[in-house]
Amino acid sequence: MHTTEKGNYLIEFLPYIKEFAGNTFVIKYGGSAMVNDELKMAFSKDIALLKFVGINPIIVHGGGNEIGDTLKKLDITTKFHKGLRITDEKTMEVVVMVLAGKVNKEIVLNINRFGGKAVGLSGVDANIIKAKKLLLEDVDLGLVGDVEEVNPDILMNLSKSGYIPVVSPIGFDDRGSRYNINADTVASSIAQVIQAEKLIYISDVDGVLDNNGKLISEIKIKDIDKMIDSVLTGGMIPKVLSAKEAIENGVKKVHIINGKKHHALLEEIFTDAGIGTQIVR
Ligand SMILES: NC(=[NH2+])NCCC[C@H](N)C(=O)O
Repeated sequence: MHTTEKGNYLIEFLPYIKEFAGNTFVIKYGGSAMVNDELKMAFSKDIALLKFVGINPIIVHGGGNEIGDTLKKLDITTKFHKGLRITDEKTMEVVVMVLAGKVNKEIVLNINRFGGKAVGLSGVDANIIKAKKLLLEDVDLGLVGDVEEVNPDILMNLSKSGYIPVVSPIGFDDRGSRYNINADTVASSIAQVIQAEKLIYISDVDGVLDNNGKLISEIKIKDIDKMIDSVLTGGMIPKVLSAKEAIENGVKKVHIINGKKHHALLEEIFTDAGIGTQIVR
């Protein structure tokens, strides 16, 4: 008997399904992976598939350009400091509306169209993300926060019961303030607290690229410090540093993949070579 080409390809999935069934993957979804309907559908199908093969995805999403677009429509002008939006009370209201309302519900709806049972939550729900104000020396960013404590109970309960939690990166504090938090940071914090098998960043680039623009398929955390400023630049530095922190704190592997490529998530997870960069101990 001869194996068909497709059969040959599909059977490569088997060891990974076996290895990962029952594991939790925290997936940061945002940016370019959200720019058009086709990409949104591809992502939603991938997530539904993961759940059907026994993997428990927990999604943390960003806002894409939606927050900026809505602020513009409402004629609210905001200032930026090093890429971070200075967020007053009025701006924060819009952030909550857009993230926990529009963006979150759309992701949930899309996943459910393909047979998933996604449930949308913000970090305020069931006290998932206790936050503190992000303090910078030179500027007051207002309601921009950092994670203080993660309470993953509801996420674990939902996952166990067959649901797919979709979390907006909004935190709360004891004084009743809400904070806008970087979605990469929230994903990493959740992954650490639940000791996730994988933390997956869906980004705008193929992964970590070397100085010739070639993809680096694997990075060991001991090599990261010497790569900073030589190989790693710009927005990749905080991503890779948070990957390192996650692994030092018990997450097994971190992956950075390109959200613009349809089904990159499946290729990374279920093939030997993957398609992005994996960061390992
Ligand atoms: N970028 C890479 N080298 N990826 C390899 C992925 C291997 C395997 N599919 C995993 O998820 O663990």
